[in-house]
Amino acid sequence: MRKPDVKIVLLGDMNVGKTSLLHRYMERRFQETVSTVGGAFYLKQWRSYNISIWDTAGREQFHGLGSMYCRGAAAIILTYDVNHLQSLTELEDRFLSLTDTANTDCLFAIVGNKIDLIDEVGVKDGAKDLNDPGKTISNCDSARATKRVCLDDAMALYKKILKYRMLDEKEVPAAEKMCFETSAKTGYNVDHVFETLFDMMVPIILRQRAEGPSQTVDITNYKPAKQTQSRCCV
Ligand SMILES: Nc1nc2c(ncn2[C@@H]2O[C@H](COP(=O)(O)OP(=O)(O)OP(=O)(O)O)[C@@H](O)[C@H]2O)c(=O)[nH]1
Ligand SMILES: [Mg+2]
Repeated sequence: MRKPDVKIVLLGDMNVGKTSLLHRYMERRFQETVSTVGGAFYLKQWRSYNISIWDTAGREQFHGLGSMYCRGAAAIILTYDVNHLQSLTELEDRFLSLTDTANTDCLFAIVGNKIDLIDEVGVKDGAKDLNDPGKTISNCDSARATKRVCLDDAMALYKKILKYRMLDEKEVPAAEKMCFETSAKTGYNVDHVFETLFDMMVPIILRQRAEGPSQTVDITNYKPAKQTQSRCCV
C-alpha cells in the first residue's frame, strides 16, 4: 500500500452526518451509524493519487483530538446540519481553531448536510411574498421561512475563515464554489463535494511531488518495538 499523497479531514458537530457522508461516498449507501469515537480513516484512490480521508468525532469529549487529526491536512470539510443553525455557529466557535495545524494552503469546503429533511411545503424559491406580492422570494428568504440555515450564511462563514487564516480572497477558490448542500441519505451532491476537492488538490500533490519526499512517515514497513502493555488514549 502506498502512503497517502494528501489528507482531507471532516470536522463538525456531533450528529451532522460526517460519517454518513463518508459512507455514502465510499460505500455508495446510507446506513445507520453510531456516534464516532475518536476518529476513523479511509483511503481513496483518485486517478493515480492516494487520498486519506479522516472522519472525526463531533462529541465534545473528543474535541482535543481535532487539531491532531488536522495536522498536515490539505483540505478540511466543515460540516453542519442545514436544519440546525447552531451547528453552523459551532463551526466558527469550536472547530475553526482546530484547523491551525493544517497546511497553510489548506482548502476549506463548508457542507450543509440533511437537505432532504427540509420541509417541502415551505416557501419555494421564486414564489411571491404574501406580505408583499410585488416581491419575489429569494433563495435565502425561502430558507429562512423554512427555518433552515441559508447557504449565504455558510458563504459568510467561508469569508470569515479566509480572514482567520489571513488568505487573500483572490488567491483561493470563491465561496460560491466551496459551499455545498448535501444529503447523505439520498446521495444528493455528495460525489460533487469530494470530487471537487480532489480535483483542486491535484496541483498541491504535483507540487509536493516536485518538492521531494513528503514529511509524512511511511508506516507500511514499520515494526513496533516489543511492548508488554498497551493503553488506549481515548
Ligand atoms: N435525513 C438524513 N439523516 C441523516 C443524513 N446524514 C446523516 N443522517 C442521520 O443523522 C444521524 C447522525 O449521523 P452521523 O453520520 O453518525 O453523524 P456524525 O456527524 O458522524 O456524528 P458524530 O460521529 O457523533 O460526530 C444518523 O442517525 C444518520 O442516519 C442525511 O443526509 N439525511
Ligand atoms: Mg461520526
